[in-house]
Amino acid sequence: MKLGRLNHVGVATPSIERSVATYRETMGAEVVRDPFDLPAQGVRVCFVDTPNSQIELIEPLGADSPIVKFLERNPEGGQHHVCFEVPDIEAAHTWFDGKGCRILGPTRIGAHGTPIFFLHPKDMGGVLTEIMESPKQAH
Ligand SMILES: CC[C@H](C(=O)O)C(=O)SCCNC(=O)CCNC(=O)[C@H](O)C(C)(C)COP(=O)(O)OP(=O)(O)OC[C@H]1O[C@@H](n2cnc3c(N)ncnc32)[C@H](O)[C@@H]1OP(=O)(O)O
Ligand SMILES: [Co+2]
Repeated sequence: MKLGRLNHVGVATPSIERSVATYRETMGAEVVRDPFDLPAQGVRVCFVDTPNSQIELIEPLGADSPIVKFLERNPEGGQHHVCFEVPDIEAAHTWFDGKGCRILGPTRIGAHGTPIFFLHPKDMGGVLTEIMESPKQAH
């Protein structure tokens, strides 16, 4: 399995609007894309571009959002997960399964429109880890 680039760092926030203001005013982020809802994943998402990766701001969408408990523990929000790209999500799934890592839920389409899955933080040194298939290169 070939580990690819760090695609994004997921940051949970109680307010995407407030976090965007911080990235604009304190961090000097120029291009902050419009937020969008991912109902199937229970989050509202806003990407902040950096030169070599992204910050993925995520806000709970619905009472059963997977980040509700995280925000109960961290009311101001905080670093939630990291996401690495792989060339082939199925091969990666087989790889991590073979390594005995707990894979959380089914492989599904993530915020970049490609298949993703999550690895349990307890199997990843305390870091919730998202594995994402790299977007296909436009020809
Ligand atoms: C997919 C769209 C988008 C994208 O990029 O495409 C996203 O990234 S959306 C991101 C939101 N979705 C998810 O996070 C889905 C996967 N997450 C889960 O299934 C849960 O959040 C889970 C299982 C990681 C945690 O569940 P819960 O919040 O209910 O907490 P638990 O009490 O079950 O936690 C067990 C144990 O893990 C520790 N924990 C929880 N969250 C994290 C975290 N983000 N980072 C590190 N550790 C975490 C928690 O403290 C518990 O540890 P313990 O020592 O037992 O207290
Ligand atoms: Co993510």
